[in-house]
Amino acid sequence: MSAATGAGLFSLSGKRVMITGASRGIGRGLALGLAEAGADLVLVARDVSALSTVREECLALRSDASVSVLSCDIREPEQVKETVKSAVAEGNIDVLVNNAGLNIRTPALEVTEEQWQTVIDTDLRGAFFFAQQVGQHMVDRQQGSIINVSSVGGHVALRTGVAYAAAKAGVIQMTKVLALEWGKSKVRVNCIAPWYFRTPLTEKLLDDPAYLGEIVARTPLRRVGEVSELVGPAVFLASDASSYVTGHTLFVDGGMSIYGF
Ligand SMILES: NC(=O)C1=CN([C@@H]2O[C@H](COP(=O)(O)OP(=O)(O)OC[C@H]3O[C@@H](n4cnc5c(N)ncnc54)[C@H](OP(=O)(O)O)[C@@H]3O)[C@@H](O)[C@H]2O)C=CC1
Ligand SMILES: C[C@H](O)[C@@H]1OC(=O)[C@H](O)[C@@H]1O
Repeated sequence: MSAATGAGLFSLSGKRVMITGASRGIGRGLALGLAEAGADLVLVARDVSALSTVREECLALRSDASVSVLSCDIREPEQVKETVKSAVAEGNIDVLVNNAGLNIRTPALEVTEEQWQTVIDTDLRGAFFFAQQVGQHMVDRQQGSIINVSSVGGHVALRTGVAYAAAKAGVIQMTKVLALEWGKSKVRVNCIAPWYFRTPLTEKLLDDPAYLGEIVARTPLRRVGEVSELVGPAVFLASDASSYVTGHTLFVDGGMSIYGF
């Protein structure tokens, strides 16, 4: 493979990117940013109406983009299979941004079976089976890049839930094992681990001045992230700029995960 050079390294022109959890928040922000970076998109979530709005926003940014939307509950393996099958029927998938997720913030002594199952089924089981279905397509093609979305909560202890922590730690380790198994097929698997970004998932927490103050005090860059600041890391991991990077977890966290004391 001849090495790309300069700006071409980061171009996503000609690449088709599937993004789960694209109906709002980080997934929406990545859809807009990757559209601007030249990618064609397949947007996946349960809320098709919201996905259609994001599709229109992407087309407003780049009128020649190909943007399709697919409804899928990633907790349902059969829906995942059908969704990936539909996407592949329309064209190859070069990149998967495995982003869909949620949190139920409960103290460990109060976590219910249902809460645990919901978080694990979405953030870990759903993420894995989506990666498995797209990974089979990429292994068959002998090319592809998967970007899983974990959290700093998968690496250090946060007060935002043990189920979430377990799931997101699992995503980091899953990233390494998939990278190990699929590397010989030229499929790269990496992970982005964000600290706090203002989205529908976190806005209630971040609207509490005292809580926000605690977050900022634990963050060397002294602020929460803007969703647009996740686009560069995603473009890097999606593009040829990271052609020799796999199994890596990129902390996009304002330095929070290195903050000792
Ligand atoms: N915001 C933050 O500070 C941080 C977020 N993260 C992670 O980033 C990812 C995105 O978070 P964020 O954008 O903030 O969250 P949002 O709640 O804003 O968006 C979550 C997205 O995931 C989708 N989703 C949730 N459950 C399912 C499901 N069962 N099937 C399909 N799609 C689903 C939602 O779509 P729909 O409801 O339409 O299905 C939505 O598009 C998550 O994995 C989260 O853990 C990690 C660290 C920090
Ligand atoms: C940084 C964490 O992942 C953050 O904690 C929460 O409660 C939200 O769910 C975010 O994911």
